Amino acid sequence: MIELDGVGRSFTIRRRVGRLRRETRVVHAVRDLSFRVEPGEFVGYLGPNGAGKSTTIKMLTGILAPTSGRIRVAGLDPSRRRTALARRIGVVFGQRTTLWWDLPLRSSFQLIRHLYKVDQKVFRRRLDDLSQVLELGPFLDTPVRQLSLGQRMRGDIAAALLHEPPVLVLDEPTIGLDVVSKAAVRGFLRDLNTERGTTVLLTTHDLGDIERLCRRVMLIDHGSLAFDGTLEDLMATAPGESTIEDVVTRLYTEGAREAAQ
Ligand SMILES: Nc1ncnc2c1ncn2[C@@H]1O[C@H](COP(=O)(O)OP(=O)(O)OP(=O)(O)O)[C@@H](O)[C@H]1O
Repeated sequence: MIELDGVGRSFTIRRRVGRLRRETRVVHAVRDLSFRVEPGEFVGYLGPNGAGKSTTIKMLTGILAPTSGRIRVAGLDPSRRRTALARRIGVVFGQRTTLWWDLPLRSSFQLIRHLYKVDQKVFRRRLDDLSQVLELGPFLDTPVRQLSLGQRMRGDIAAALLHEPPVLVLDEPTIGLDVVSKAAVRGFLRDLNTERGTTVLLTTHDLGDIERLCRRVMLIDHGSLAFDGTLEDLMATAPGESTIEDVVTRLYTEGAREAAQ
């Protein structure tokens, strides 16, 4: 469902040094990244700040093109077939909304229905289902800017799923949510994966998300894959450490030490 083969992405940064000189620096955000995510998997994508997670997600959704390697998502090359891919993928960015700020949530959904050309009857049925499980009813007619973070996040998740994509990519979907909202979002995502078989790739700094949802964990560090395995395999990388926080802290610290050598 998601395939990356030797993918790299670099950025060239030019800055003025003094009055006459310009300095050019190349940042390798992602290097030689290869992995496959099979249909129906729920995969956590972890990594320290600046590791390359958002860059990967931007490439998977076609926002950025890779500078090397090959990507396929639902059979398509994301950067070349962005419009076709949009019909097969749902994307949620926890730190920003894809909804229309001044419109009621319901109107945002109507606009998305038009964009994805979802039949009116099908749309009504899906919106009813999503409203019920995500409990959107009480604020469907509220402008997005008046929603709380938890309400807005549930709205964003519904918006990403109105066209029933087989793949869902989530970038920090539980950031800033209270324990009750977090539990609601996690429960919804778990059911979506087990009942509908939606393939999910989840980026998060919240290790509770990983523990509760992900059967498989990939860890990226300095742009390269540093670990790929089950949660149990991850815990076994640091015998003696009792919590996932301890294990991940150790992996991040070792990665930083190796990079500095
Ligand atoms: N547009 C850009 N121009 C230059 N450098 C960039 C750009 N986007 C990302 N980078 C650099 O690429 C590296 C990876 O960044 P990225 O945003 O993918 O990390 P991340 O793992 O998502 O981090 P975080 O957890 O902090 O969100 C960083 O060194 C970052 O500064």
